[in-house]
Amino acid sequence: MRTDLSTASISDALDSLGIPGQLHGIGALGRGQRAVGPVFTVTYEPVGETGGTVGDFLDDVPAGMVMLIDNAGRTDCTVWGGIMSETAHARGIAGTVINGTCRDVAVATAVGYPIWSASRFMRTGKDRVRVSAVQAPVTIGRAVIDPGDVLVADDDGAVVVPAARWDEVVDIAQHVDRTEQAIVEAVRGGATLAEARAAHGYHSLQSQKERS
Ligand SMILES: O=C([O-])CC(=O)C(=O)O
Ligand SMILES: [Mg+2]
Repeated sequence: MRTDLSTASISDALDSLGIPGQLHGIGALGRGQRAVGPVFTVTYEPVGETGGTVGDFLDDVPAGMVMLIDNAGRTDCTVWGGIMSETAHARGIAGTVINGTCRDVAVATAVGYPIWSASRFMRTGKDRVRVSAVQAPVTIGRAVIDPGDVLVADDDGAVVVPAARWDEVVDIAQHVDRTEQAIVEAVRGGATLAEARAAHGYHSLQSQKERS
């Protein structure tokens, strides 16, 4: 499951296959972060007057998985904080991707726990949200994510690859990588950008293709 492929190359591979796996609006907390692994999904919903909390599921998440938390893009209260970052880091969880908000950023930074989120804000989700589903499918934008799909996240954001398409996507993403490297080398060797791109088919790398 490990890969050094960038989210950019994987995104181009997904585009070429017509799979919408890019998680728009979710950005990296810090520079140089990276996470790869099968997703463990958690969905939140608003609560009324009382009740609700965040994070009680964390003891059940296996090491090596990436948390994918959907709070419907809500930015006025958290679904993740520093105690959770400390705990997830100690448990060997690979990272957390949040369609929503986190707090205690300094703690995540100090322990080196990677987080991607829609925003940062200090108001807690305790008494404001509750978990409505664990390990159920999640929809973020056009991406439909099943538990166990593969999430890759880096400086450019997060993409999810359907588990059954992983090998195919990796093959194409590696081709994208090799092609882009060849273009860079051609330019370093004196070619114009237009020449290098034309020679290596740059403009259609991400285009949907007929495949047999
Ligand atoms: O209320 C929250 O967002 C949770 C929190 O601060 C923590 O885990 O430290
Ligand atoms: Mg806290």
